[in-house]
This record gives sequence, structure tokens and C-alpha cells, in this order.
Amino acid sequence: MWMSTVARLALPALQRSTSAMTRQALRACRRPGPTAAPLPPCLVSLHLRGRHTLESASLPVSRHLVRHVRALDDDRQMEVEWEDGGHSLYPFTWLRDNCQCPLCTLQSAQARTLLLADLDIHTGVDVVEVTNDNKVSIVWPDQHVSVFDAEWLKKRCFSPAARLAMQEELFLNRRYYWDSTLRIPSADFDEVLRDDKAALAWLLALRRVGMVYLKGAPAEQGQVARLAERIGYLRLTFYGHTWQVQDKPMANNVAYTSGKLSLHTDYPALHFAPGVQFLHCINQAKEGGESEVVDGFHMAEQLQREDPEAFQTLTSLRVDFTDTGTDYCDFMLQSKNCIIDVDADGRVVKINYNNATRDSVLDLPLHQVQPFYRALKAYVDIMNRPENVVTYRMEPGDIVTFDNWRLLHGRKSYISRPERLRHLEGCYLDWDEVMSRLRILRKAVHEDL
Ligand SMILES: C[N+](C)(C)CCCC(=O)O
Ligand SMILES: O=C(O)CCC(=O)C(=O)O
Ligand SMILES: [Fe+2]
Ligand SMILES: [Zn+2]
Repeated sequence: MWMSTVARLALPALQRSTSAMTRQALRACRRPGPTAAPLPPCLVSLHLRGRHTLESASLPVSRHLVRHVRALDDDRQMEVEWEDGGHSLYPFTWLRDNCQCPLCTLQSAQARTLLLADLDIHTGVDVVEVTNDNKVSIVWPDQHVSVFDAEWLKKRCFSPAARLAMQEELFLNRRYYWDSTLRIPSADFDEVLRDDKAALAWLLALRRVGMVYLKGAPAEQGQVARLAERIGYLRLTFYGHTWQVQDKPMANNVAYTSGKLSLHTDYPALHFAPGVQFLHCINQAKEGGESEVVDGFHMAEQLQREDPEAFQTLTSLRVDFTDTGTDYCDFMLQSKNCIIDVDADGRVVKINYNNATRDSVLDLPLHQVQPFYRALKAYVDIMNRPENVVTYRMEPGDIVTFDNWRLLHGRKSYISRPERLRHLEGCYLDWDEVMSRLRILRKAVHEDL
């Protein structure tokens, strides 16, 4: 199994920017150039999805100076002319709504106290001017005064490019797509727990690549919970705070047998499936039990290209999923999910597919049943192509952390030995909490420089 070390590679890049750091961390996943030392043949092809460059994700370091401001009263907008020649427009309504003064904002919570009932969405302005400390001050008709920081305004510019850059900084939605040549980004378990830079590199790669391998954890229960605490808190489900993947009598889930698990995302029986999954190998089988993963977003893109009709079907038809049993407590789940979720702009955002929990109830008109199976088969066939699948074998102490909205994972069947049971411990988190920690770490690491 070939891997690249995210933490170590990320360090020198920190002097530049977060995005440079990501780039550095991810460079490890690329196939080395012809000048590199003799290398294993099976490395990497990643390509970046998205329209803009990595640089736009960087935290701004330059200082933006305001040259001039003026009120465009007819448009009810304020225009800022920047020292570098650029211009930004800000609607009066938005400016009044976002007044940062202690009357309009609860400073301790950085939250708006101004009520919408008290916002005049047709307001004019009396005076706009640049202060001598590079701020913009506005006097409103009722003589309320707002003062805006130039940097703060610049980041909130409404131009398409500025909005795109801000959204990328907040959400890191650009992904590196991969296939079987991926070198799984890897990091040291203890380092990630101890060191903020290592933790940041881990979460950046988890977001961009969708998967990071952590090595060196103790081969005993409790480690995925420690890792979840590093971020915030884990996601409780009916299978418990953490759960033990073992061959169990009267298994309440196909995962708890020694059988093969075809490529799946976990928990499509929930309408909001867990965003992130950790799996820690405590004991591996002597024979079988190897792991497989594919990049579900990349596979969806391939499906869209090769078979647009199937893509259309899987992004529009909602499929029933079901899960009944007892574990943390008794449960009887039903959900309806598209196999491929797209956002309002048609971008793939989440895969929901576990063949084991797909319900026999299929809420489709008769004529859509066969087209649905045809489409699902087309997607699964693409996933199962050897050039798309990454195979690895977990050993005791290994933890795989991955994007459960994006990756599909599976395992080969194994021979179960009761005296030395194969044992993985797993847990879930959600992306909101993971991204929250990522932003805090990014801020802390940048301020530390
Ligand atoms: C591993 N486990 C049992 C917690 C969940 C398996 C995934 C699923 O049923 O969708
Ligand atoms: O046993 C494994 O390797 C994977 C288990 C799994 O996918 C699951 O528990 O959902
Ligand atoms: Fe799973
Ligand atoms: Zn105010």
C-alpha cells in the first residue's frame, strides 16, 4: 500500500498559505515526475475539480487601502475604490443591516441584534467617507453611525470572483478526484492528536482528497473516540457512539458478519447520513478482510459523461432505504434518498448507496423500475472497474478516516476465527463539526506564524 505523508509534507508550505499547504499536502498524492527516485508503479492521478485556482483559498495577508468612497444614491449603493484600482459595490440595505456597532451587534457573540423589523430596506445615506485609519464611515438619515473596516469590506465584496473566493475559503468545496493510482494521504496518529499543523494537514486532505490513513494508534478500543474529541464530538446513531465491526451471531447488520461488503456508503437509511467515518483496525483476519474504496464523486462524473441518462435517473429518483433492529436502542428506520445528490447548480454533493439496506419497497411507477435498475447497474459497473478501485489491507493500529458522503467503501469476505476475531472499531462525525475544527486550526496555525 503506497501512501503519502500529509503532516510532514504540509509543514514547509505553511509559510505561504493554507492553499499552498493543501497543494503541498496533496502533491504527495500525485505521480512523481520522471526525475524522481525509483518509485512503485501504481501511483496517483488526481485532478482538481472547480473553476478557479488554489490561490483563491488562501487567507489574505495583503492590506487593502481605500482610495475613495462615494454614495450612488440612485442605485442605493456605496462604491469603494481601492488603492489598487479595483472597485466594490455595497447596497445601502446590506451596509445598514451589517452595522458592527455595539447597538446593532452583540460583540461577545459576534451576532446581529438589529431586528429586521427595525431595518429600513429603502434607506438612503447622509454621508459616506474614508477615515484616516482606512475605515469607511457612514452616517445614516437618523444620524446612526456605522464604521466598516476596509479588510472586512473587501472580503465581503459582491463581485462574482470575490464571492467565489470567500465561499472556497469557508467551505473548501474543490476536491481532488482520484482513481486506483491514488497514494492514500497518510499521517501519524499521535502527531495529529498532539500537533495543530499535523491536524490541519489531516483535515485539509480529508476534505480535498476524501480520505486519510492514520498510523500508529494503539490496537485497543477507544481510539476513534479520542480522534473525534480532537475535532469536537462524534455523531451518535442507533449503532452507538462507537461501534464494533465483528462477526457477530444474529448480526443486526451485514457489516457484522464475515461476508463480503460491496462498495457502499454508510447509513443511507438516514435522511442525513453521517458525513465522516473513522474505522480503526484492532484485529485483522488472517485470511481476507481487505478493504476497497472508490471516489464516488469521480465515478458520478464518469457516469454523467458516459451515460447521461443513467446519471439523470440516479440524481432524480428517490429510492427507499430501511434499517430495523436493536443496538443502542431499538430502531425502525425508513428513508428516501437519491443515489446521487446534486446541489442547485447540479454539482454532486452526496452519494447514498448501500445495497444491503436498499428497501424492497420501491416507490416508483412501474415503467421506471427497469430504467432505475439499469442506471444503478451502470454506476456500480463503473465503480467496480479495477482502474477506479483502491485496495488496501488494514493492520492493527491503522485508522482510516474518510468522507462518507463521497467515498464508497467495501471489504472482502474473511475467514472468521472465534479465538482471534477480526475487529474494527468505528464512529461517525458530521462535516459541520469537522469543518469547524478545520477553520479553527487554520486560524491558529496562521496566527502562529
Ligand atoms: C457499521 N454500521 C453497522 C454502523 C453501519 C453500516 C452501514 C449501514 O448499515 O448503512
Ligand atoms: O469491515 C470492514 O472492513 C468495513 C466495515 C464497514 O464497511 C461497515 O461496518 O460499514
Ligand atoms: Fe461501511
Ligand atoms: Zn449600528
